[in-house]
Amino acid sequence: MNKLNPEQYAFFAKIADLSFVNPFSHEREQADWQILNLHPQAVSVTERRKLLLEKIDSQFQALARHHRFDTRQYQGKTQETMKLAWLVRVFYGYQQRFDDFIKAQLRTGDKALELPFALAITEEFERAGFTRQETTHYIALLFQLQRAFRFIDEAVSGTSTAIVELRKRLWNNIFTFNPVWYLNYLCRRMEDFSLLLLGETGTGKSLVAKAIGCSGYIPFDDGSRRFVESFTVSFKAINLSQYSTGVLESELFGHKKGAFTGAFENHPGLFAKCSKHGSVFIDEIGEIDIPIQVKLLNVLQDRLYSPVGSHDQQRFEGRVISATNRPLEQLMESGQFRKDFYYRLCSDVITLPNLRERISQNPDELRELIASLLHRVIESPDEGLTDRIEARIQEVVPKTYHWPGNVRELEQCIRRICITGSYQSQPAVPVKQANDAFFQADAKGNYLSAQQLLQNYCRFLYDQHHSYETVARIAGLDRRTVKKYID
Ligand SMILES: Nc1ncnc2c1ncn2[C@@H]1O[C@H](COP(=O)(O)OP(=O)(O)OP(=O)(O)O)[C@@H](O)[C@H]1O
Repeated sequence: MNKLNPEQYAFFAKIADLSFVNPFSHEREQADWQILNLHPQAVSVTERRKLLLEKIDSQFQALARHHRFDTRQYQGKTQETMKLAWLVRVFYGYQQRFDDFIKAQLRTGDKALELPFALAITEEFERAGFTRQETTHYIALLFQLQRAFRFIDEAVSGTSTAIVELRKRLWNNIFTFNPVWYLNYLCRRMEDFSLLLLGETGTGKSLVAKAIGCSGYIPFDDGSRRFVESFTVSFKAINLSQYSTGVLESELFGHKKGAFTGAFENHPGLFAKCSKHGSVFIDEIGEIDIPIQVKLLNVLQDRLYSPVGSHDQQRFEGRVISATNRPLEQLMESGQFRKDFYYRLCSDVITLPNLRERISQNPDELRELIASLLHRVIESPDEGLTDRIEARIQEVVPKTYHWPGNVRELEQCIRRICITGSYQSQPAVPVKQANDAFFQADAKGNYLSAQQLLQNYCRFLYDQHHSYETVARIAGLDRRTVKKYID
């Protein structure tokens, strides 16, 4: 058996510890700097990773000078440490290739691609004494780590305290606060850990749900050298407010041929389409009626459901992510939302910060968001355009503006400025005053059209009841129409 001298052990223990630290945390940066003995911010993130890999490699090479490095030469705690250190080394060595593979899979879509470096990475683990089983498990884990890193980073940009905290929370939601537990026990059992996303409209809940849903653990099959499914099919989303109650049931649970007039074929619902490695995202969960809440509760509780018109019970083994911009506590108090259902939805609850909070914490956040949103509006905007748009927003939007539509509104604001050069921010009118005036003529004395009146009425009702469903019922309108008027 080989022994490490205390200095060597201390070095490898630090490297092994890197696998425990959240990559979006400040502690992670500090750990890197400490290992590299560098002054903070002396080098870029990419450069830092390159230097780390070089340092780790040189230490492993020093160990292997007399014989090949093999974790089986160590025992007990030292072996555990060396295994984790090797895992970190392989991750850094293959991070770019995993990232390229993610991009290739995104381009290809739903058919799982062959991992082009499967043999090479398998060899890395096997020559270090990992079993076949450990090797496939770690390949799946490394792929998951890189997906989570990329997707969280893309979905949540910004440097305000609230956003930095959010990225850390999302990482912990995927890998838990203790990655060793995750690695050893939980990675294949995350289906019972539901996630509820809260936050005002337009704060990015759907984006975040997708980032989490595409970052689940997907086993690797070494025979075919593929992951058992493409992560692009692991995320299935539904927006509940888009459907009337009858259609919604079918969309969620599916229906049997002949279940109702027009059911010409068996129809697989959302739960049937989602594999055990995937996640179902139920958006606007605060909008659903009690009978559907009860059916969903059964799925979460017993994992069983029946398609409409069928007595067959089917099993759902994926994870449930849900989101709402409505005050669920109020809905529970008023009996519109079941408490037992709520407690099944919220193994973890994450609240997304609103734009006002983000800008007040960090005034540069607005500029960073403009730059990132401009990439969506115009593929490759230059710095100058970002400057001009930012300057125009500062001119036409009051500094203390409340941004009620959050990032979605900012995106529209940017488009509006690109087209018209200006943006009319929404006045923060007290609800009562707005309601009193909802049917009055505008300042120029123009009376409202019937459609404008209806829109104002819907908004008025929504301010009182906070529910599209209730507004639809009171106004005698379809829920989709109501949503169109309010949003
Ligand atoms: N942090 C962000 N960075 C870039 N774009 C964002 C961010 N947050 C939201 N957006 C954009 O704002 C729009 C709304 O986002 P999303 O649908 O995820 O919000 P939401 O919180 O789910 O809203 P709602 O409660 O109304 O459903 C989308 O176009 C999205 O791309």
